[in-house]
Amino acid sequence: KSFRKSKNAPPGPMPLPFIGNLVYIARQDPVNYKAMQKISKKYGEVVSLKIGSMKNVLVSTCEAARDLYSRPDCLNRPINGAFWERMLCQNIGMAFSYDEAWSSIRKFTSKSLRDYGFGNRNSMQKLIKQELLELVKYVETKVDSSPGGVLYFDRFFQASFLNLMSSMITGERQPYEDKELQKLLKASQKWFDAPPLGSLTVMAFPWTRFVCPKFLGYEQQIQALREMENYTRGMLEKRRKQNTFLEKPTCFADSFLKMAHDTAEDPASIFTDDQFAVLCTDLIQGGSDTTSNLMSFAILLLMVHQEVQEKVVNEIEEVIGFERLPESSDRDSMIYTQAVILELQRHARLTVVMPPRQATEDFYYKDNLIKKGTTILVNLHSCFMDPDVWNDPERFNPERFLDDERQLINSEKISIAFGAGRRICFGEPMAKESSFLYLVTLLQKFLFRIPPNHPSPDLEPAVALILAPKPFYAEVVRRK
Ligand code: HEM
Repeated sequence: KSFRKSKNAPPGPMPLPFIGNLVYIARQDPVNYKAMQKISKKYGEVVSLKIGSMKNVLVSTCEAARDLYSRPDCLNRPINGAFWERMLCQNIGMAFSYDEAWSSIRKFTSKSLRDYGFGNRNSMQKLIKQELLELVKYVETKVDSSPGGVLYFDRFFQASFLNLMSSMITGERQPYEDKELQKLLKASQKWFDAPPLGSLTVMAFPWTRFVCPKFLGYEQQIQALREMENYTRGMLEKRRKQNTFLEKPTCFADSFLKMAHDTAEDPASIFTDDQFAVLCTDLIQGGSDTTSNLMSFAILLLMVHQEVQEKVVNEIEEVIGFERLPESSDRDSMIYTQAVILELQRHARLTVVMPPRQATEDFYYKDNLIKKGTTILVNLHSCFMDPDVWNDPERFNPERFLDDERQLINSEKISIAFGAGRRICFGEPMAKESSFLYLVTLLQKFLFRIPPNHPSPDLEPAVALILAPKPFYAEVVRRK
C-alpha cells in the first residue's frame, strides 16, 4: 500500500517504527539493487524510503537522477558510519567531504594534476600508453607461461589502473607482483566487497557498527581503509624524504608538499598529511576499481560475443592497423568501438547504487517535496536495465547506440554513469580516455575466447559496492 508522510511527499512503502523500510527492502530481493528496482516499479521514479531514521528518496530514471544531481542544493553527500571514518572523522578528502572543504580540495587537485598528465588529452594519453606497454608485456608473459594460454581473470586489470593513479601521484609505478601493491589491491577490494546491505544498515543505525561490526562488514571496511591510508601516507613520506618538492616538484605529491610548506603558518591550512592520505585513497580507489572492472567486463562480454569482438577488430584494422598503438584521436573514426564502450558502461552499471547526495534545502522535484536532509539514492540498475526504456536490456547489444547511418545515438541516456553537476566524477576524462586506449590495444594484440571444454561463463555480476564480473577463465591468443 502506498504511503505519503505529507500531501506532497514522494510515495513509498509504509515505514515501520524504528527500522523504517529496511526489512521491506531486504524482503524484495537479496540483491540490494534488484530490491530497489522492484520498489521503484511499484511506487514510481522518486520513492520515499526510510531506513532507520534516515530519510531517503530512491531515484530510478536517468532524467530524475541528472536533475537532482545537478542541483546546487544537492552537492553534499550524507556523512555518517563508514564514510565519516573514511575521512578520519574530519572534513577532508574529495569523495565525501562537504561545503567549502570539498570545493577547495577539488579545485586544487584538478589544477595541480593537470600539470602531471590529468585532464589534458595529450599528456593523459602519454601516461596511459606507458602503462599499457607494461600491461601488454605482462599479458604476453602470462600467455606464454600458461598451459593453452588460459588465464584466470580475477580483478586482472586492477594493478595496471592503480599504477596509472600512482604515476600521477608520485611519478612512479610498481611491478604488478610488488608485495606492497598487492596488499593495496587486496585492501581496496575488501572495502568494496563489504555487503551492501550491511553498509546501508550502518548508515541508518550508526550504533550497529559497535554491536556487530564483523557481520555488517564494517570491521572489514575500516581495516581496509587503514591499510590504504597507510599506503598513501607512505607515498607522501617517500617524496618528503626526496626533498626536491620546493625547487623541482615533479608529481602531485610534490605539489601538495609545496603547498603544505607554503601554508605551514596557517592553522586552517588544508594541506595536512591526513588530507593527503584520504584524498589519495579517494583517487586511487575511484580511479582503479571502476575502470579496471569495466575492462574485465569488456573481456568477459567480448569473449562471449565473438561477433562484437570481430567487428571491433575489423574497425581497428581499417583505422589503425596492427603496427602502431592507438591514439586518442582515432576515437572519432571508430564509431562502432565507441558504441561498444557505451554498451559496456550500460551493461556493467559499475557504481550501481551511486555515491549518494543529500538535499541541503527543501525543494520540489516535479510535484514531490524533497525535504532538507533527505539522502538521494540513485539506482543505476533501474536506469540502465529497465525494459520500458531499453529493448531486451539484459542483452549485450552495442547496436542500440547506433542509428541506420552508423552514427552514435542515445549516449546522453547513459551519461549519468559518471554522475552529474559540479560533483560529477572527478576522473571522467581519464576514464573515457583509458577505456578506449585499453580496449583497442588489448584487442589489437590479443584474441579472447572461451577456453575449450569450459562452460559459458556466468554473466551475472558479483554483488559489491562497485559491480565486477565473477572471476572467469579466458583463452588468450597473441595476434601475429
Ligand atoms: C568507468 C569509470 C568510472 C565510473 C563509472 C565512475 C563513476 C563515478 C560516479 C558515479 C561518481 C559520483 C559522481 C556524483 O556524485 O555525481 C564518481 C565520483 C568520483 N570519481 Fe569516478 N568513476 C570512474 C572513474 C574514475 C577515475 C578514473 C577516477 C580517478 C581519477 C575517479 C575518481 C572519482 C572521485 C575522486 C570521485 C568523487 C568526486 C567528488 O565527490 O567530488 N573516477 N565516479
